[in-house]
Amino acid sequence: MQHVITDDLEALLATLPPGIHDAVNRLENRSELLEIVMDLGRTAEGRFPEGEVILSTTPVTYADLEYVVERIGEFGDDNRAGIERTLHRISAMRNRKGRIVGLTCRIGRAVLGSIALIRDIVEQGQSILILGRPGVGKTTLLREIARVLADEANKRVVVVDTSNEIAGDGDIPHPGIGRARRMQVARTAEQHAVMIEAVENHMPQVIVIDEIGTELEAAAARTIAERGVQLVATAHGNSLGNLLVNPTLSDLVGGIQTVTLGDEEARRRHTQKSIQERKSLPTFEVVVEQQSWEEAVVHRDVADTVDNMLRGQPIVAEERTRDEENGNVSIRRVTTGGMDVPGWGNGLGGPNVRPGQGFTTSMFERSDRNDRSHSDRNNTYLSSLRGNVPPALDPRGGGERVRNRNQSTARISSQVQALAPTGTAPHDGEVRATVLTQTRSVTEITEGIYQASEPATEIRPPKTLKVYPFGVNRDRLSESARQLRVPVVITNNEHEADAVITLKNYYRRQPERLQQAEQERKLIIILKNNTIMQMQHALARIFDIPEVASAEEDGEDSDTKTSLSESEFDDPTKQALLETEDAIHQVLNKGLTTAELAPANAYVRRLQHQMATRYNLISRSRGKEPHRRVKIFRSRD
Ligand SMILES: Nc1ncnc2c1ncn2[C@@H]1O[C@H](COP(=O)(O)OP(=O)(O)OP(=O)(O)O)[C@@H](O)[C@H]1O
Repeated sequence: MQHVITDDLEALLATLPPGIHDAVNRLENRSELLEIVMDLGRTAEGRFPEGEVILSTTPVTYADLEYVVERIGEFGDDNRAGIERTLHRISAMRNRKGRIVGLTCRIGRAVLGSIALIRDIVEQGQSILILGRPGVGKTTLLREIARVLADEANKRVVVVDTSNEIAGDGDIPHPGIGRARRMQVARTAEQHAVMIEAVENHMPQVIVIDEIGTELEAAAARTIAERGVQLVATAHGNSLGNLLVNPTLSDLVGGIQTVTLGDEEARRRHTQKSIQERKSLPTFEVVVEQQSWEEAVVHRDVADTVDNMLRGQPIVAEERTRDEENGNVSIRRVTTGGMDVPGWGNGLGGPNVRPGQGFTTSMFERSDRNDRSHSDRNNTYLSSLRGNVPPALDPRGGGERVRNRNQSTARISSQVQALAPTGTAPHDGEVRATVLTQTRSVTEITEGIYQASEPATEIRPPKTLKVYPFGVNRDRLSESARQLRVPVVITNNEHEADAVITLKNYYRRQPERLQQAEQERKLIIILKNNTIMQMQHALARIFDIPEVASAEEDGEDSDTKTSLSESEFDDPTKQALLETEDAIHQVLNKGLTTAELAPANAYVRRLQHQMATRYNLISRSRGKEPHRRVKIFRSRD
């Protein structure tokens, strides 16, 4: 779709002194005008993307400034005012006594179609942070995102509109945001409170917000994202690298913490003893660095990118360009070498960026990697939503994994046999897709995925799968989804969830909440245990992702790969690695300082060391064969 632009330019021109108004009218390319600047004692100026033009022959006077002020709305505490039912923004500069001495009149536009560059990402339901220099078009993009999500994706969208810039001045929002609702903010300092209010009172599925700029706002953003609401926002900063070292906003992308390594470990890694690592899961899964109206650099997996930045490892991003002529969007993967994060000195020797230089797209070079891109993968997923049920869950083929609850009265145990590939009985640890029968015996419940619906025979997850964890570790679930890059949102609200994920042990007891979920016909995912591996198995099935392939595509070298395929490992190995994963979790999240694993053979020990390294933990082998075993330590011990 080509862009359709609404700019109500006349409404703004009508507020200007006649001389300046006429000068603008004489401009041929006024549809590209961005701002009109009026400073006391200087000639008025029109700003275009390419440069400025003079709009008056005589200097601007107090009377000229007052002429404008009388015709526009009131200035807020952010010194911005608007014109009712338009998107224009007039910002004032004042002298020390508060009198206005300069005005910047920005021409607001609703640009239908400007979303094209990132439409696929927006529709996937992940939280997106848009960065870019002032005036690059972030608000315009945000407005169009609000409209598309509300009108075309039929989502409940609430715009928290602090300066009335997204939806315009006046109490009736500009049609540029479509059916999205708008909450105004009385004082800029209250933005964070209105963000929370929006979630608590208006049940949004999406919150759109311009300019997250304070710690309180960053904290509110985290709260919103944790509640499973998609957040689309802008923030100050040009790039992910800049944001990461901004102490106020760094948490939006996971934050940085300093960890002290032991002497031996520091020597082994050839690093200083103090290293920086990511503090938490990013609030925003995706960062879009807007370069211009037609170009953006997209970081599809912020957590991964930040990890790589902090380790001084290469970063892969998508450079997206929209062809102005035909509207086609081209995507190419770009990569850069490691970097020192400015001001933090991560000690990992990232060579490419001088302190203070930041992370810019000019550092990107074309990547020669020809691995399957995320968009390819997403396309697979999207195409499955358009009609092709993922083979793993397609009742018509691939082992008939899901059945109509009514059609089957067989007990679970016999169904499971039927679902296994010919001649092989499923073994423990395998995630099976199955359905409950009305006559099921709860003692025979096995791990699996089923749709508690009738008479539906297909599992078709929505574009984003909202999952309510019941007895399942949220952090691990979120990490599992992140590693697989599947659009999973973890929600605290079981009623708005599409799926409930739980453990076999919980499921057996049939608590009320699970019964409720069944009545609400949700997708039920039953895991044998609380491990990332189990979660990934289940998610991979739902989203039709080949598990081993996904680790390879993510650029893991095969040495550090920990995703398992059934055929690759025999049972004892798998059990040993499950145990390792659990031990790592205990050390990382449960305050254990060391964990000693069961004795294992050299091959398994090697895999265990690799897993520990992957989580930045230290591991050592202890004892003599056949009792030789791996011990895992927290880095600082
Ligand atoms: N795709 C587009 N086509 C035409 N004009 C556009 C487009 N995107 C933005 N503009 C114009 O560019 C100017 C700046 O846009 P916008 O206000 O969205 O920038 P911004 O990045 O939000 O700026 P700031 O950070 O200062 O708030 C406006 O005049 C807007 O109308």
